[in-house]
Amino acid sequence: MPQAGKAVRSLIVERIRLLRLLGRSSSGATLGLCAVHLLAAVTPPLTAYAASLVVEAMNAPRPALVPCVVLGVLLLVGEISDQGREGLAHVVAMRVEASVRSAVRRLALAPDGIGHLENSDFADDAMRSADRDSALGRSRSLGSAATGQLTIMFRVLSALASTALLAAYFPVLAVALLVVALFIRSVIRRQWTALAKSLDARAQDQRMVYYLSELAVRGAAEIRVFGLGDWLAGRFRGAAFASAAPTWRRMWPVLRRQWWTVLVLAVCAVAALAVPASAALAGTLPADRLVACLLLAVSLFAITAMGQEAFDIEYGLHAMRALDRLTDRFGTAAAVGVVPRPTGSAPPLIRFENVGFTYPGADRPVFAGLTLTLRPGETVALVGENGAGKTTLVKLLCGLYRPTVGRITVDGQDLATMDPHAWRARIGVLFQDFIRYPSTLRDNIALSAPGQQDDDAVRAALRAAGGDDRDPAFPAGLDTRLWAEGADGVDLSGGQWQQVAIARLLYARQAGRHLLVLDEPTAHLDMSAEADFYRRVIRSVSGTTAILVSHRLSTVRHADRIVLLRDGQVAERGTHSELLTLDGGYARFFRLQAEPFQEEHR
Ligand SMILES: Nc1ncnc2c1ncn2[C@@H]1O[C@H](COP(=O)(O)OP(=O)(O)OP(=O)(O)O)[C@@H](O)[C@H]1O
Repeated sequence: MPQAGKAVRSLIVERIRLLRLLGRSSSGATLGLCAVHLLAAVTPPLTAYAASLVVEAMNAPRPALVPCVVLGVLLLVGEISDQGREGLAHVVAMRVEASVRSAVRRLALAPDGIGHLENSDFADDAMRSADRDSALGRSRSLGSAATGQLTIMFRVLSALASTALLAAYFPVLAVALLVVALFIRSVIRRQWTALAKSLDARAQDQRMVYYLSELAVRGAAEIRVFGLGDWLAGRFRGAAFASAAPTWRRMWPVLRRQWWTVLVLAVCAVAALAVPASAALAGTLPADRLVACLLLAVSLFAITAMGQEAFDIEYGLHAMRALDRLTDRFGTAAAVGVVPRPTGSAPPLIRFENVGFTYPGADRPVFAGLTLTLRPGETVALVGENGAGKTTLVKLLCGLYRPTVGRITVDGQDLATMDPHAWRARIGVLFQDFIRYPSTLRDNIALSAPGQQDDDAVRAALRAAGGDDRDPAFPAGLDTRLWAEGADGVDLSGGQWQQVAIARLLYARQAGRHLLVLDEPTAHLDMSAEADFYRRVIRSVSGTTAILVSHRLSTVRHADRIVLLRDGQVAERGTHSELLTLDGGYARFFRLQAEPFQEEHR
């Protein structure tokens, strides 16, 4: 029994929390929605009363028109409030949803590292709490759950009001009808929500559907070139059908099990009709009261109707629990956007001391016993075969992951003990898959030093990267919006985007970040820009520690030191000429890249 009490209490608490989510929408829309709900809730009992007045007026020696007008107005109000409720509920649900989505994004961005993003529990919770899901013919979200809870609350209030009015004539009948109606509602609700619950457990199936629909946009060019449209549509259809199939399979038995509830409802309907009717026949209930009682009974029974709200609420409760789990895990992490400004401190001495690292969930380590020193102000190139761990090393250095063995020190201090925000404020990174911010050219460069916008410095950084804001590619100069999907936006070629990303890094450098990481910085550049890259970019940041990751040995050959990674360790290190003399892996790579040109030359 105490268990049952606890369950009811937690159910009520959760329902109240759902209602409180409405506060995330604007107060005007929420108040409007409550007002319309209130109208819709009081209309049925008032309509019953007005109908009885109409009957009374009909039987009077001089029929009055007013009750008819009142009844007409009430019916109209009921209709209008129904329509208005739909529209307002949609607006409020969308706003709540937008606010929850933004909260989830903040939670996802809060942790210092990025390991959690690869965790499937995290992915499921983030998807469940922030995304719309469609099932049983309509989309559901935490927003629609909150508005659905409001609908149920007012529907119950309306049923209670009808019960109270009916009880004035037939107290036993009124209470009995209410009890049966609530019981039937709870049975039907339990059956349907059990179905919804089992269907909700299929987030995994949905992931493939999401992935494929995203692929249709992201891979649009490749899909056309290879003529994969039919293949993709087939895969999408298969995945969508596979995720929808359980819905129909599981819905049918639920429908079959509900036969007895229909029977009980039929018995109640007969009682609701028979009891007042027999009183009317016996002459103890006038005709006008008979009409009122019948309409009140109908309005009371509206509570048994299973609208979509029950599914929305069930989905929303799952979403809210998912949001709770995310908040519990990440809510205490430092808030996003508190990255300290670059301090302009000197380039650091960095040591990888016997570092081992395995990705979460992976069975093979990327590094085992990696030892490497990065001296202040030097340019170190990292080379190695695909999968050798170059990008992983960069992520460890940025503190996005922590070594599973050994440590990384910065001027002698263990990186794990340093404030990650303060550390990152000293680093500038150009990742292989750098971000193309949907904003102006200026923002795309100056975002690497938030709050320190200087147009001259932005232009200088762009020029050092090989670009120019006077280029026709930027019709509005620094104000050009680099977002082809938006109004007045333009898109750039891969190489132009890379120049913008390099400029972002150089801007970060002038703003005081003295450890620069460039992961495949020349991948999209043409030959002349690539040939110019070292002189133009790397030499322009002398005095800064630069880590250069590239497969293009023409890009890395001028580095102060070249480090070849292999089998999770440093296999070779030295200058370009030292490594050629060593005649090891690097020399072999170099010959492989140079040979075709030498051949051609010969
Ligand atoms: N998020 C991840 N989860 C699990 N394993 C990963 C992850 N990212 C990379 N790996 C694995 O770690 C190893 C090193 O990958 P990394 O991207 O660091 O190599 P890389 O040298 O930069 O490769 P490339 O030259 O192809 O860019 C690879 O075996 C890769 O499959």
